[in-house]
Order: sequence, then C-alpha cells, then structure tokens
Amino acid sequence: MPLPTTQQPAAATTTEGDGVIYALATGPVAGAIAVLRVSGQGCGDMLRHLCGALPPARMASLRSVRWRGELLDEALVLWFPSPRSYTGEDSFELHLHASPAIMARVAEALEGLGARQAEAGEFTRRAVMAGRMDILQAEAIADLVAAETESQRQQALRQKEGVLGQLYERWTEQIKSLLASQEALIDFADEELPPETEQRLQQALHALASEMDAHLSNPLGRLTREGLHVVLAGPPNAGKSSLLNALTGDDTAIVTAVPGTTRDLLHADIVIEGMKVRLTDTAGLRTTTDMVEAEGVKRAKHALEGADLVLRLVPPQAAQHKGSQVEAAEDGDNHFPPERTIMVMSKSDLRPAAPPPPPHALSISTVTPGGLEGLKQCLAQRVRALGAQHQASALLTRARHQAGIQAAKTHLLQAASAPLPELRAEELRMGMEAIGRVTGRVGVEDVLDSVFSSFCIGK
Ligand SMILES: Nc1nc2c(c(=O)[nH]1)N(C=O)[C@@H](CNc1ccc(C(=O)N[C@@H](CCC(=O)O)C(=O)O)cc1)CN2
Ligand SMILES: Nc1nc2c(ncn2[C@@H]2O[C@H](COP(=O)(O)OP(=O)(O)OP(=O)(O)O)[C@@H](O)[C@H]2O)c(=O)[nH]1
Ligand SMILES: [Mg+2]
Repeated sequence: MPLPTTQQPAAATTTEGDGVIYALATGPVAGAIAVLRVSGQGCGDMLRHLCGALPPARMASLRSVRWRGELLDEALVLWFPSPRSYTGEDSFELHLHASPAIMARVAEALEGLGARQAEAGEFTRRAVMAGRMDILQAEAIADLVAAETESQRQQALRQKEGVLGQLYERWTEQIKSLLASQEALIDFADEELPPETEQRLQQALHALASEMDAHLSNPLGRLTREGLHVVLAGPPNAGKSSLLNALTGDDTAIVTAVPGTTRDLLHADIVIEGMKVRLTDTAGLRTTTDMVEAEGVKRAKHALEGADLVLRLVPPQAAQHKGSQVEAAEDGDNHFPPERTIMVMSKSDLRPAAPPPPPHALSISTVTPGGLEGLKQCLAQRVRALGAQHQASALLTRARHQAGIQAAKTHLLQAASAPLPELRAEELRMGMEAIGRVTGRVGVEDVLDSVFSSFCIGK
C-alpha cells in the first residue's frame, strides 16, 4: 500500500541530512508485523510525542502509539540515539501490526510532526554521508537485499564487510607513496635520478597495473550478480525450446514440430550450485526469406556473441549428414565460439543405435527420464570450477567499478612511460582520483544519485 505522500515535491526537499524521514522498512504491508523506520535530527521529539517518554536506547519496549489523543496501535519501539544507529542520526523504529489502516494513520501522525517519506535508498545514503560506510558497502547492501542465490548472498556480505574497499584503499596508498617519491624529485630537480630508483618505480607501476588487470579480468563478480549467460542455439527443430522448458521445469517456451517456431529471445533463470544461470532460448539458425524469422535469427546470433556459455544443439539428422553443405551453411558454424561452446547431441532417444557422441559432446533427451543428467552435471561442474578459481577474492561486480579501475590502470601505465616527474605525478594523481570515485572518496555527490536510484524505499 502506498503511504500518503508529503505536500512538498520530493526533489525540492532533498538536501543531505536535512529533516526527518520515514519509510516502511518491511515492504508492502503484508504478514503480521510492519517495521516503520524514522531517522533525522529531532526525531526523538516525535517519538516522545507518539509514545510518551523515550524508551531505553536500543532495547525493545512495548508502547502505546497515540496521536491527538487517539490510540493508533500497540507497538514494539526501538530508539537509537545518534551516533549509534544505522544512519548515524537519531533514529527509531516502530514495529506495528501490519495493516494498511494503521500504516496510513501513523504516516499521517509522522507527517503532522514534520517528517516526510524517505526516497529510495535515503537511509543508506545518510549512512554514507555520515561516514559510516563507503559507496561500495552501500552497493553491497543493495546487493544483499536483492540476493536470490547463495553466491549472491556471499558476494554481497563480503563486499559489505569492506573487502573491495580495502583492496582499493591499499592500491591508493601504494600510488600515494609513488606520488610522494615523484614529488620529492620535482623539489630536487637538479639532482640526477639514480637508475635503481627509476627501475623500482617502473617495477612498482607495472606490478600494480597487472594486479588491476587480474582484478578486471576476473568475471566472477559480474557472473554472480547477473548470472551466467547460457545461450541455447542450433538449427530449427533441434529441441532448444524443449530443453529450456525441461531445465526450468515449466513450459515457458512454445514447442511445436514446425521448424522456425521460436523467433524472440526467451530468458529464464535457474539456480545451479547456488549460482544464478540465465538461460536464453533462440530462433533456429537458418537462412530464410521470412522477415520475422530472419530478425529472430539475427537476434540469436547477437545473443551468441554475448554468451558466457553456448549449448549448441545438434539434432540427429544433422549429425548423420554432417558435412552436407546445406546443414553446414544453415547452422552457421562460425557463430559458435569454440572455447565457450558445448556440443549437445539432442533427441538421443531417436538414435539409440547411433555411435557415441564425439569427444567433449554430450547426449541428451528431453523425453526420456534422466535424459538431462549428464548436461546438468556438466553445467554444475562449470559453475563449481568458476567458484573454486576465485574463492575469497574481492570481486568487481559493476560496470561502475570496471570503468574506474580501468581508468586507474591506464593512468599508471601512462605514468610509467611519462618522461618527467611532473607528468608522472599528474598521472598518479589522476589514477588515485579514478579509484577514489569508485569508493566515493572523490566526488561522492556525483555518484550518489545513480547508486541509490536502484535502492528500494526504506533502505
Ligand atoms: N529491525 C531492524 N532489523 C535490521 C536492520 C534495522 O535497521 N532494523 N538492519 C538494517 O540494515 C539490518 C541490521 N543492520 C544494522 C546495522 C547497524 C545498526 C545500528 O544501529 N548500529 C549502531 C549501533 C550498534 C550497537 O548497538 O552496538 C552503530 O553501529 O553504531 C542497526 C542495524 C538488518 N536487520
Ligand atoms: N523424440 C524427441 N523429440 C524431441 C526432443 N526434444 C524436442 N523434441 C521434439 O522436437 C520438436 C521441436 O522441438 P522444439 O523444442 O520446438 O525445437 P526448437 O529447436 O526450439 O525449434 P525452433 O524453435 O523451431 O528453432 C518438437 O516436436 C519436440 O516435441 C527429444 O529429446 N526427443
Ligand atoms: Mg524453439
């Protein structure tokens, strides 16, 4: 249920740390209890107004919530005086009976006392502004609230503990000390640079740049957040849509005996070994004069390019006529990236006498019980291998981080090839700034809006 909105337009009242905000922290009114969160300078007076004397700090107390002489609810009340609260400001929580009628009246009372409804992420935004967490930890809270899989939960908690911030902080400190050495050279410009100092600087810069490279090229953070992109592709009628349905356990995709049934890309998420896997069903690859189907084939080829893994379905006829120019041309061999493709011989029930699948290929059937076991195990194996590779490392999860660290690396390499200490110092400063933007040390105001726009109200 939407709470009554404030009188003023939200945008005009958004000043950091300004005013008392409230929000339902427990999402749409449902279940037995709803938690209303309130934060901001002076909210203790509001709590006194509603419940009489302030309850003991950080302890649950049962109180009557009254407004203008009327009892609104019996609630559990938590009072968090500044600075020991989530936001760092005076805050309180009302654990109310979850009913739309109670919510509406308590919201009305809070607004009567001068509070306004919080914007998305505003509590966490205030926590960042109060220096209680950095932007990376705030993003981690958004990830934690949205976590659907075990790997997402673990990633978010690690980042919330600050592992990513600590890594970036260490890099910043290292760059800072290199910067200090260059600044010392600027101050004593007439003295010759000893060759071993020059060598040490080069080593340090390249070591740092390659550490950043390893971090940038580790895909596990993105895979955890977005899911492993697995694309099902192959000629028409190969059984792609049937496989999608079998893996998800429902009938998302239309299946018919007519080749060319699927045209749009169809997405469905499953979880394998605690990892989100995004399956994409595609139009069968063939040359066609049908405009609609041709568009589908184009999209299918595009999906193949962005795939982390491709399941290339090969139906029985195609396997038998392998090498026949018709099939080869229609199937578009060159669209399958070999290192990311698993060959899947489909409809194995129709070829009981067929020779065993070629090495590295799997054989499946969507109509025989257990016909998918091999494929499922193969996918699970891939996911496990990914996870084991980078168990405890600080993972880069967002394009925002990618862009910042990439820029920092570029500045380090430019510093390495710059001929003068002044130029090196400038590149090093820009490198530190690029990392600072990722952690929020630099230009925090610029990134706040984009970071918090994806939050839910009440966080
Ligand atoms: N009812 C309720 N449950 C919740 C939250 C909440 O705000 N309210 N949380 C919201 O995210 C999470 C817990 N995180 C929290 C983090 C810090 C503080 C806090 O008040 N910190 C103070 C006091 C610490 C203390 O008492 O020792 C501090 O760090 O100074 C509260 C909750 C999940 N569960
Ligand atoms: N016997 C047998 N038939 C299958 C199997 N998988 C799919 N089929 C049948 O093959 C036909 C085509 O299946 P689809 O899943 O629609 O094939 P598709 O690859 O999605 O086809 P397009 O969307 O046209 O590209 C349907 O009649 C399915 O019932 C299988 O494992 N065994
Ligand atoms: Mg299909």
